[in-house]
Amino acid sequence: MILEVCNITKKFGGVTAIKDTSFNVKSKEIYGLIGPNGAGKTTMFNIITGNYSPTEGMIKFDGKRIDGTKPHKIVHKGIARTFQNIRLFKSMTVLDNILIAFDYQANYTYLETILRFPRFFKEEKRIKQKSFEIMEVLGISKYANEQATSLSYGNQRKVEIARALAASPKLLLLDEPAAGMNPNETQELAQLLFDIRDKFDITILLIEHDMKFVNHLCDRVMVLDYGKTIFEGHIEDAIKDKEVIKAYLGDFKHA
Ligand SMILES: Nc1ncnc2c1ncn2[C@@H]1O[C@H](COP(=O)(O)OP(=O)(O)OP(=O)(O)O)[C@@H](O)[C@H]1O
Repeated sequence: MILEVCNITKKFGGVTAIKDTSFNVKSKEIYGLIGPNGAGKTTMFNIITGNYSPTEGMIKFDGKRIDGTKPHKIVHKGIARTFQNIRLFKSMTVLDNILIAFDYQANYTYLETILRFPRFFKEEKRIKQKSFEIMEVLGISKYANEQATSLSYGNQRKVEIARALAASPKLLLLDEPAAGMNPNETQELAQLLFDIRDKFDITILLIEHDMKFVNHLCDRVMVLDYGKTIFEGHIEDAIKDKEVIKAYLGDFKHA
């Protein structure tokens, strides 16, 4: 297991956002976190990425405990994420948006940057090459020099994924990656996520409301409702589960 979420509870004052929730994600799996609005999905992401500490429970990544670790250290350990709302630098080009995502892991010191030592230029070249490799896989290299916000919504989401991939993660967390996309873009994104998983050898954990997308993409899912796990297992069993249908799916069969 690459990620082990063990008996997590998270309270905000009087609100219990997550109640004693556990699940495991296997290496190279595409795992879905689903459930109605306010179920606790984003809170779970924020705990895994170190933005929140759990009130109770523990998280293991690659066999080691990470709960309570600072977010930047968790990125270094190999977990990167995207957000529900697109968070790009609006006035920058697509390439620059990706280049700055590399900055923290660059292999040179501040002094070397100022003095422009050879290692600085070598590292800059490596980072630029890697950025183009990522853009190539995502099909956005042709937009490298365009302002990020001039791109279509679907392509802006790809730039966000590219920024997360710049951290060379082992585990990629995607918060509603298909939100706001049309059916063609959603279908294309699903194929892209399979490609990303295979080409970059990573595991994907995603939050998504588009059940057709989840059904196509995810091996297993966890369904949260009011912070409690109501289902964990294979997607084909989830969509037949009475409690899941009642709490969340409604008429998914018509989707
Ligand atoms: N920082 C916070 N302070 C107080 N309450 C919070 C905080 N973050 C989340 N909550 C509460 O925790 C519960 C779970 O919220 P969360 O955003 O995790 O749900 P979600 O499943 O991601 O919902 P959505 O699908 O709408 O994004 C909600 O009741 C929310 O109001």
